[in-house]
Amino acid sequence: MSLSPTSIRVRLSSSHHDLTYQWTDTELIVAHDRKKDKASKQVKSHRIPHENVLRVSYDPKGSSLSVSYIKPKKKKKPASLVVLTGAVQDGEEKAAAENWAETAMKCLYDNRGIKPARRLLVFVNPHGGSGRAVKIFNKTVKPILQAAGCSLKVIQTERHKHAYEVVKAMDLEYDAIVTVSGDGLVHEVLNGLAQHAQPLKALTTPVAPIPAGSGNGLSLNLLGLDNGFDATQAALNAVKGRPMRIDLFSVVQNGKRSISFMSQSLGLMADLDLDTEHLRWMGDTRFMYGFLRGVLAFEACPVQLSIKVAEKDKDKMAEIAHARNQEVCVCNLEDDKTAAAHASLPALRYLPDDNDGWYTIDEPILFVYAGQGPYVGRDYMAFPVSLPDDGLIDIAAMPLSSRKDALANISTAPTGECFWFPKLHYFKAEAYRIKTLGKKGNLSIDGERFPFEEYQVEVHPGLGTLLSPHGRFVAEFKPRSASK
Ligand SMILES: Nc1ncnc2c1ncn2[C@@H]1O[C@H](COP(=O)(O)OP(=O)(O)OP(=O)(O)O)[C@@H](O)[C@H]1O
Repeated sequence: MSLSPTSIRVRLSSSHHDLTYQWTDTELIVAHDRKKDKASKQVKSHRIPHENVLRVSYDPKGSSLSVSYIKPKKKKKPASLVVLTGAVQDGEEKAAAENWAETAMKCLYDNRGIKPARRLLVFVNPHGGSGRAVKIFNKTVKPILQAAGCSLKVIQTERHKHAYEVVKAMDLEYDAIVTVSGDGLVHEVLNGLAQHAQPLKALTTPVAPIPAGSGNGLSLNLLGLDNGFDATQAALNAVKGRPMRIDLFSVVQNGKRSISFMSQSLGLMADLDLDTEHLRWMGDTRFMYGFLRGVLAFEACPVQLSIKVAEKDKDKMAEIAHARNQEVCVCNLEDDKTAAAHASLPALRYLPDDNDGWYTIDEPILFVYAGQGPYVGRDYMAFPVSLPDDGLIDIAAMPLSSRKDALANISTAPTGECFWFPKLHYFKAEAYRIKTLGKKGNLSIDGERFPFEEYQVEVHPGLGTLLSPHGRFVAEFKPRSASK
């Protein structure tokens, strides 16, 4: 699709200086024409990738052209919202401006399979992380969603499970659900969707997290380490991210089934999260504090882990993940919605006494960490070979060998190299089961506290939907063959 004319000149309403927009196949070039004095003429230009342009609109009444975009971050300057409104001066350009704006919007949205001006249901948890969610939403996120023309239904959560209750009973009319909090609120929303009267259809509603919690694991996995804690980039994802199906996990405990999207942890890795809740003010530093405390205590986690193993060769897993990460997984949501209209949740395939083909670890364990998405926190790439839709759950189990091993393992956690630690058991599995061997312990599911009692997990391929700018999890991790 060509944009004709490719450049439009406007006089900005805010500063009365002129500006020229130029459209290329990949960028919008914004050239500010500032005349400092009659003799000198300075032209300053910004190159904005199409992915960052939120909206282009023309109002024929005032001949006014509005353009909004996220100015990419530069050195120490963070990414920021820019909204420019100006009057088209030239008569010929006036006639072409409306067409220009329409065609630009088609390039930005329709041609990429993205719906413009999404209808968004937004949950803001005032208690997420260090309590800054409301401020982050009002100052950073809301202006971006509004500049993109999105319609918003905003709910400030009043209690635990508030978002769950709303989602469970909602009309399936939203293009996405935005959570301004941490991973716990995403957990609630996905469980609400799973308990909806039309669960499969409900689970085609994509979720877009805005990082305002402590760990923000999901946001890190969708946006990468550089942008995972950046609310501006996360808001851009809510506007322009594309739907990506992800595996979800059924956790069955005491006959009750719940949904997990990210992780289940026991032993040291659960203690460092759940036993440091009172230190929320520390941000994600509380996890490192909790880890060191756990290493000092160095206690066995009283559980037995049994796994329906799909793969245990670490090199093979790394090769497959590396190859798959060159692809982009984007789905056609409309087809998925139609197919899912009246379907119920998938039936459970594994019974609690099913032992055929299961492998049991009997040695004392320091922690069990199971889940998907490379990052569980900024400093910990727990599942570097995880894929969004391989239909498998990654399981890491660290034996209770020595404090030195525990420290050596965690020292390489930020880059995911901990995966190669020879003593770390790592599996890809279709299901697993935990039997508790004592009464005292922590079980954390997606960062939420669950009873320390036996449970079983199985994977449902591609059951959930997220918005993603990249169509894959973002993490740098290479197989051994590529690292040499
Ligand atoms: N108004 C509220 N009052 C108390 N708790 C709430 C309220 N709204 C939501 N919650 C609960 O707050 C808990 C924490 O939320 P969340 O996990 O999103 O943030 P976090 O723990 O800081 O982040 P992360 O999981 O990334 O570390 C969730 O269990 C959620 O149900």
